[in-house]
Amino acid sequence: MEGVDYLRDERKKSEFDVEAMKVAWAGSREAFQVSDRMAKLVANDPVFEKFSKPTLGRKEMFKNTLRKAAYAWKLINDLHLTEEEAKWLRHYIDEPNYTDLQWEMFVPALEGQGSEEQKRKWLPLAQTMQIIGTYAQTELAHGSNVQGLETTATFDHETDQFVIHSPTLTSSKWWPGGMAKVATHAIVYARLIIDGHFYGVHGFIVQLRSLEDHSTLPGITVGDIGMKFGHGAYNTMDNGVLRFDRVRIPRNQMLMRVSQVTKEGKYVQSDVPRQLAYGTMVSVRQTIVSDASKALSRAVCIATRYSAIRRQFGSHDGGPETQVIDYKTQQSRLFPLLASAFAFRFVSEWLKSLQTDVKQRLEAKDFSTLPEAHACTAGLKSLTTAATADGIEECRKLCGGHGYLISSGLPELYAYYVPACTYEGENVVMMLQVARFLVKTVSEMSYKQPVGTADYLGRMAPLMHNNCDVQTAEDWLNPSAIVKAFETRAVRMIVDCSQRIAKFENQEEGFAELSTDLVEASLAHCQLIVVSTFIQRLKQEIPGKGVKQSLEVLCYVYALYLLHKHQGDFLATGYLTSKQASLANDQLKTLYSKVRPNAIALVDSFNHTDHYLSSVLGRYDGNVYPKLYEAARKDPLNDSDIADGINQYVQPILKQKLHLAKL
Ligand SMILES: CCCCCCCCCCCCCC(=O)SCCNC(=O)CCNC(=O)[C@H](O)C(C)(C)COP(=O)(O)OP(=O)(O)OC[C@H]1O[C@@H](n2cnc3c(N)ncnc32)[C@H](O)[C@@H]1OP(=O)(O)O
Ligand SMILES: Cc1cc2nc3c(=O)[nH]c(=O)nc-3n(C[C@H](O)[C@H](O)[C@H](O)COP(=O)(O)OP(=O)(O)OC[C@H]3O[C@@H](n4cnc5c(N)ncnc54)[C@H](O)[C@@H]3O)c2cc1C
Repeated sequence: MEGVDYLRDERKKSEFDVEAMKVAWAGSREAFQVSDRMAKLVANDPVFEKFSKPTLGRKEMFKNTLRKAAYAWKLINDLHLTEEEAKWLRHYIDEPNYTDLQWEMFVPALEGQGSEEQKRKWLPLAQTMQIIGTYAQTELAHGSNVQGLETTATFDHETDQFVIHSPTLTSSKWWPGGMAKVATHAIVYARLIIDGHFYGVHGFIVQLRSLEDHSTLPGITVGDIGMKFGHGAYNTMDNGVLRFDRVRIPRNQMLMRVSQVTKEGKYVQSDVPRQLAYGTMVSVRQTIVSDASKALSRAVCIATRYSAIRRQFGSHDGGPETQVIDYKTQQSRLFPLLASAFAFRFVSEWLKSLQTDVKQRLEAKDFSTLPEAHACTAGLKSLTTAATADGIEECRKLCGGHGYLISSGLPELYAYYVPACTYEGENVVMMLQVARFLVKTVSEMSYKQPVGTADYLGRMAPLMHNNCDVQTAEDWLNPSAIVKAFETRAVRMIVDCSQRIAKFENQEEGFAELSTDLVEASLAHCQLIVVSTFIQRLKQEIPGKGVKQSLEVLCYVYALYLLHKHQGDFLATGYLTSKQASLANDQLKTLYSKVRPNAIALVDSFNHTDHYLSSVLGRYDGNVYPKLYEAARKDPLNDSDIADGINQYVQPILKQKLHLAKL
């Protein structure tokens, strides 16, 4: 039997309707149809071929990506694609490039921080790509600490302009995507100075390149910051360095929704909170959470299919060896990642709806849910990207030696994905923001009832004193037992930190001293959100034979896997006995055997095309070994029998050896 037969047999074992699961994964039939159509459009168009990418040099790679982006833009216009379709199209092309910044950051920054007048002027230009923009916030010396940025924007009364300047080497903008070679404009974050007074960091629209010949404008020095981790991966993007030598822009190019500068040089703070200036980051963090489930599902799909094909040991009397997916250790490493992909998918849907709600409230000048939205996006961005990056690497190891080959698709995926742990808010820094929110919520509880994702803190009294009543492994198959365990663990960790901080005379000092514990408490809070969201999702109608049941199994796998992984927390906070923790682990193993027959069908439900996976190991048809062989044959080193350099550098050594032997 070959891999093709193995996967065919595996698919027959499925206990649920795969087509219905595809819809559950996508969120709705319409969402499924859009993403499916775009995935196929990309997969079937030779322009979007990507197998040659790892063998290209940087310049060729960059040019190739520009070509694809231009062709994608043509398709978007020729086929009149909707915004949603265009987003999926870009996603499936699967090569980071300047359009990510244009659509995910530049346009949202104009929308969220521009005044009505500015939006009328700039949005049509950006939406039709007559200008191409980037988000220039980070500098050589400051990324996380936005208030520490050094670029200055000084108001000049006489000319009614701002003078944008890079006063030091360390104030050079450093990292913005698309900035080195493509962007014509940037939203530049700089310290506003009026008459010698500092007014904090604000965004300014600055033109970098001529719209005629694309040359850099006077006073602007811009370039690429160099190759990044991995060979292909993020190197299709021209992350840039940018310096300003007293570049002048009109006053009306400061983004003026949150605060304005008048012609007279008066700084006016409008009635919206200053944190709205951070709004673009909040919206992109939500997109990043959604991206995490896509990246993890991709790695899990490859590792699961390959684990069903790969056989090692266990052969008796010449029979077939054991499929590695049948080893309990393989299952205990793989199935929690499969469950996590679903968990992240559902939490990202929930986060999107939270975001929509916040946007509507902001328009009605209701800012009450902004802190919670910030904490949720920051925390879930941190949790999901960290777990996804680790998960991709685990999937690579699950594929043994072949996982290390570029043709497995996993090294590229990891190198492309891992910066998500850093960009758009370094993960630990983001967890500390969650901690701030939680500690503040606890400190305000005497006069303000916690709501939303923090509402369980309002039930602190019972949660501080309850004990878990689980007595058998089956008792863990109960959503309320799970939620109670996660709530209790989170509450106790947060309260413990808050009480210890309160003992410090200086609260900031206490916060800094306890920051490691605070990060763990924040993680506990965020895990509670993901687990509860999964459980809530299962309360909705989910059509299709066996779909809901399979998702229930995955939900328990996700929750009990976390419980097992963090059992130190659950035991230390005194909610569980070691016996109850061990029962949870017993139940987890039983659940793995329920996932096993459905594993291939579950990864098929992601509906990933072979083009998107770009993995010989993860092929839908399972024809792994012949294709692995074929891919290896295509390596440029195999173009000739005697490679370049052999005659020059190896032959002389061989001959020299002969000479020595004669002596
Ligand atoms: C199709 C393909 C898709 C691709 C996917 C997309 C990828 C695209 C490519 C992406 C490429 C990557 C692109 C990039 O990487 S772009 C660069 C991204 N950079 C960052 O993310 C920087 C991270 N740093 C920060 O956000 C801030 O400096 C932090 C938050 C750390 C501190 O801040 P600050 O110095 O001000 O100090 P504070 O802590 O006293 O906070 C003061 C108060 O403000 C509240 N607060 C803070 N933040 C927010 C907020 N956001 N909304 C609402 N509220 C907020 C906070 O709770 C506190 O409230 P309170 O306690 O006083 O009540
Ligand atoms: C691929 C990629 C693309 C990017 N694209 C863009 C872009 O388009 N536009 C843009 O403006 N920026 C961009 N960035 C920059 C990115 O947003 C920053 O790198 C990120 O915000 C982290 O900031 P930093 O580099 O200053 O890290 P640092 O803050 O210097 O982090 C270094 C270490 O210090 C720790 N640390 C920092 N502060 C604290 C604290 N208060 N408490 C405890 N620990 C702390 C961190 O946890 C980390 O371990 C990009 C970065 C990458 C990697």
